[in-house]
Amino acid sequence: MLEYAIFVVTFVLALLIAFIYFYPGSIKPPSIPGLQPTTKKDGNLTDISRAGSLHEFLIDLHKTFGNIVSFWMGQKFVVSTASPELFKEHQGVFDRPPELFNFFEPLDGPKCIQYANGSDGRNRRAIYDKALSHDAIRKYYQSFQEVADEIANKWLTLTNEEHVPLGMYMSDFALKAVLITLFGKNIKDDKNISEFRRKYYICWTEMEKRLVESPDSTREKDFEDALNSLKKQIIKMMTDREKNRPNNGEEILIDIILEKIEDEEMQLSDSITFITGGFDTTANLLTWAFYFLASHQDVQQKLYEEIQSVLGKEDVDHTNIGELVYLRQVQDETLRCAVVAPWAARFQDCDAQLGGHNIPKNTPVIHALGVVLQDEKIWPLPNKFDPDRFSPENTRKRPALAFSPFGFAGKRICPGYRFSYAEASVCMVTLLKKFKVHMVEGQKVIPLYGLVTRPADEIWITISKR
Ligand code: HEM
Repeated sequence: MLEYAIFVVTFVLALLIAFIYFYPGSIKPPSIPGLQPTTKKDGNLTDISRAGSLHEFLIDLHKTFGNIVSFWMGQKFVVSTASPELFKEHQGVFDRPPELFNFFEPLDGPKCIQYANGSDGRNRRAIYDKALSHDAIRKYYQSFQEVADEIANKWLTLTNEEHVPLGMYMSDFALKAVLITLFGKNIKDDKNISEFRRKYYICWTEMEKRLVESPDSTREKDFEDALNSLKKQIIKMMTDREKNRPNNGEEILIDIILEKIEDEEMQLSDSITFITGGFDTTANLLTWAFYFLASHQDVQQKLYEEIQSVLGKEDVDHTNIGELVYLRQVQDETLRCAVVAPWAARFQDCDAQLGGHNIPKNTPVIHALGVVLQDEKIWPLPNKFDPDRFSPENTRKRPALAFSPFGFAGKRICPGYRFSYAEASVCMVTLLKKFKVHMVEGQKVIPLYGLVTRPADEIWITISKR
């Protein structure tokens, strides 16, 4: 009888140990509501893939389980937060969890600023932030204007009926703007710009796909070829700048990278990050902004009237941008409604508390920025494009962190946010002064939510001269 009892106890214990081993969900901190892993290897990756994207998965998860939820990315237990109050509790956290971003490592390399934590990350941010400070941005307006004028001149040659590929124009604008102002490279040849953009998209879409599935050999090869070609172009840009740096005291981002960072691999990685992080985000902000303006003629007209009354024939620059209040409302509502960058993340190397729950050390905590931007309790009818949500009066009624499209935590919010507003303002003002934009009828515009949100297909507009 005793042997039988020992056998039963041992058997039950063995079962328990096997269960704990094979199902990491069973050892998760019990107090955080959320999903058990569907499989041991992939956790909830299949659920994420089924939802379409991490952002859409998080929308459903938070709707079901509340503002703080948990799930499994592969074998990693992950927490996600989605309220201004929870964001506030995490406002001081700097370090970014490598697990959630290292699928991008083949693109920007393991030494890039995105994965730099602790004092290394803080020091590099302090160095680079100088190139994107309030003062630094002032000197970029002239270059933004030149690139925006190039588009305006091209649009002047088009007829009213011609279909214009909006995303392509906005990507070319944003890529040229970053290369000229931060890398001192004025690429006049549009073929080179299109080629750079094409290679970049091969790399980027491959990286986003790898979040949920491994590549086959053809995809692997296409990615490697595109990446090598991109790297070659960027290295050439860096060596050209090193050899031909103007001796007028001008110091732009690339000069700072070359001067202050000794490790060549790190120089390349950070250059890739600033180019890719800098152009695709603003390109999509602009694409979505013109899309909303083309499909809301009343908003476009109101914005045009503001531009006329504030600027008349003047260009926008650092002295008058603050007066274009409605322009900023349109940009902010675009960032909110299109959810241009849906999420950020942090982790702590010690046990911590969040929303009254224990968060074990090294647990990645997602900041579900996009879920909050579409929370109907904060933004009634969240899918409606309505720039008046950002009137000073309405803004005062909301908690500050309800609108955090550039992140909010640990003095590590997007370093390019001022750059982006300035660049987008110059482009929008220049084109809207000269043209009305209209949608080509019959398009179904579907957002693809990756690390950046883009339209699934090109958006086609027509333009008419004012
Ligand atoms: C619409 C425009 C943009 C949006 C919505 C956006 C959004 C973001 C977000 C959400 C983050 C993560 C912040 C966090 O972890 O808390 C980020 C990081 C970053 N962004 Fe942006 N961004 C934009 C434009 C730019 C531009 C124009 C640049 C460069 C010129 C840039 C460079 C970067 C870099 C380098 C990082 C990583 C910084 C670090 O690791 O410390 N971004 N951005």
